[in-house]
Amino acid sequence: MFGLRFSREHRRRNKLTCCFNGVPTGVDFKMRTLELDGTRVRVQIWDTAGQERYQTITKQYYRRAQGIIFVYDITSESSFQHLVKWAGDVDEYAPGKVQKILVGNKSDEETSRKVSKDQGSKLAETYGMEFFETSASTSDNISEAFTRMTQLVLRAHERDVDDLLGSLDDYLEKASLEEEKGGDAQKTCAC
Ligand SMILES: Nc1nc2c(ncn2[C@@H]2O[C@H](COP(=O)(O)OP(=O)(O)OP(=O)(O)O)[C@@H](O)[C@H]2O)c(=O)[nH]1
Repeated sequence: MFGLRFSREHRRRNKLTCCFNGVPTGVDFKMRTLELDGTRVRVQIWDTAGQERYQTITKQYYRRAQGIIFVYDITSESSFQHLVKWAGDVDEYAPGKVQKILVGNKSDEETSRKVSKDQGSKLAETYGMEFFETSASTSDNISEAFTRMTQLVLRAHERDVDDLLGSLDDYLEKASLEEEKGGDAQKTCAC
């Protein structure tokens, strides 16, 4: 589950179309399948609206997120400043295990740039995140950012998967022992 604000193929989307009981939620959903080292990973993406009026709802989504992509617009100083508030909300509401990366979008708009690459990368360092500059318009670095986010989430949850597989092994071993016992009992049965 990732917060995101762009797609590989750039399209203007209206998040007001996402409703719950007829009420706009400010959240857009997408499913994508990625291939990582031969493993197919199905990713559920929640694209949350940036507007203040949706924040009560969008904060609810942080609780269930495994990965969050913080996106600002490199041509907008205010979108960059907004990250501080956003990161604070995520710290408060998202699970401790949540993986985060920072993305400066609109890298194709170099002439209108207001936030330098260095500022982006310093902020990412401060928050302990990896940093990407992308363009939803040209698709530059989009799949790299998503692939990295997915790798980080998988790595963070590797232990859970291993534990789950371990319990499954234990269960199967127990079940086959029970079956063997049952078989032996039948063999020795005098009736
Ligand atoms: N040149 C350029 N324009 C972009 C890019 N990404 C988005 N835009 C434009 O920026 C505007 C805002 O895009 P949205 O996708 O609605 O941005 P958003 O952050 O999801 O907006 P909210 O719904 O308010 O959160 C639109 O006019 C897009 O066409 C990009 O990479 N390059």
